[in-house]
Amino acid sequence: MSILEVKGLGISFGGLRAVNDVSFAVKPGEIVSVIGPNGAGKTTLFNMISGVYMPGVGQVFLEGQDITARAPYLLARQGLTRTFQNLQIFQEMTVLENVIAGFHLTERGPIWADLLSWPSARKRAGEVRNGAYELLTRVRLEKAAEEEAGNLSYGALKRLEIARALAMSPKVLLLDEPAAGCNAVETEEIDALIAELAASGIAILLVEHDMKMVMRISNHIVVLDHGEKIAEGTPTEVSRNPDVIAAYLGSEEETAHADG
Ligand SMILES: Nc1ncnc2c1ncn2[C@@H]1O[C@H](COP(=O)(O)OP(=O)(O)OP(=O)(O)O)[C@@H](O)[C@H]1O
Repeated sequence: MSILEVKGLGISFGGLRAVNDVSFAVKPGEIVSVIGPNGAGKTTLFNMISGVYMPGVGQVFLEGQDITARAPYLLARQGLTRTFQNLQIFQEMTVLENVIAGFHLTERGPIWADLLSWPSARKRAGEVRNGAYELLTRVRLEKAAEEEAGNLSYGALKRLEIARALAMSPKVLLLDEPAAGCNAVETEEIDALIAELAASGIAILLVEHDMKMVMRISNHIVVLDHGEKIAEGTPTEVSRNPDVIAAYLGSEEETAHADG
């Protein structure tokens, strides 16, 4: 049974159809990647699923419930969380405080309870702190808990971003280029982390340019080109698909023409 279902999603900007009639599904514990040449519509698709853009047509279902165009904070409460290509870390806060901030994004308690330092609010603050430590252990950053986030290496920052998303207890996690800018060792650490998250039952939807990583960790791949889904299947099926090969070769030619 799928946890996330995307049905016939599409959007246009002016006259340009950035995404057209894209459908696919993700099951709990599955890693599904969206790939395609530059400008294929991957980020736009992510933005529609995560409530950043309102789709022109189509629907998104989470556990069978229509969540199309719902605000990102509401989606987070329902179990769909995303990370962004550009890091959303507070550089001057500690690593631990960054994760604590992630917990507060879904908090519903009255703010005056915190301000008055009620025993219930103090108890909750302790629980949040412990939960944040647990998540830092999960992404192997517990030793850096009290460091300023700005001092972390790029790969560690990417893992911190994932820990922050985990604070919202997602059932579906959308990762936008989690390995962008990382070296080979950092990419492998992120690989391993994503695999662990999926093994714990979280459904992972990934946009990533690092093809080796995508081929290594994906159960299923959706290929976009010029806004259309041109193929989907296992890494082996997709890498042998003539339409996919042609799309990537075509995009290299387009780049070559544009360059020279
Ligand atoms: N807000 C916007 N306004 C107008 N056009 C947009 C907007 N966002 C994206 N586009 C256009 O929609 C198309 C798809 O862009 P998108 O960024 O989704 O592609 P992508 O596959 O994520 O590309 P990349 O791999 O380069 O990140 C492109 O032609 C892009 O110029």
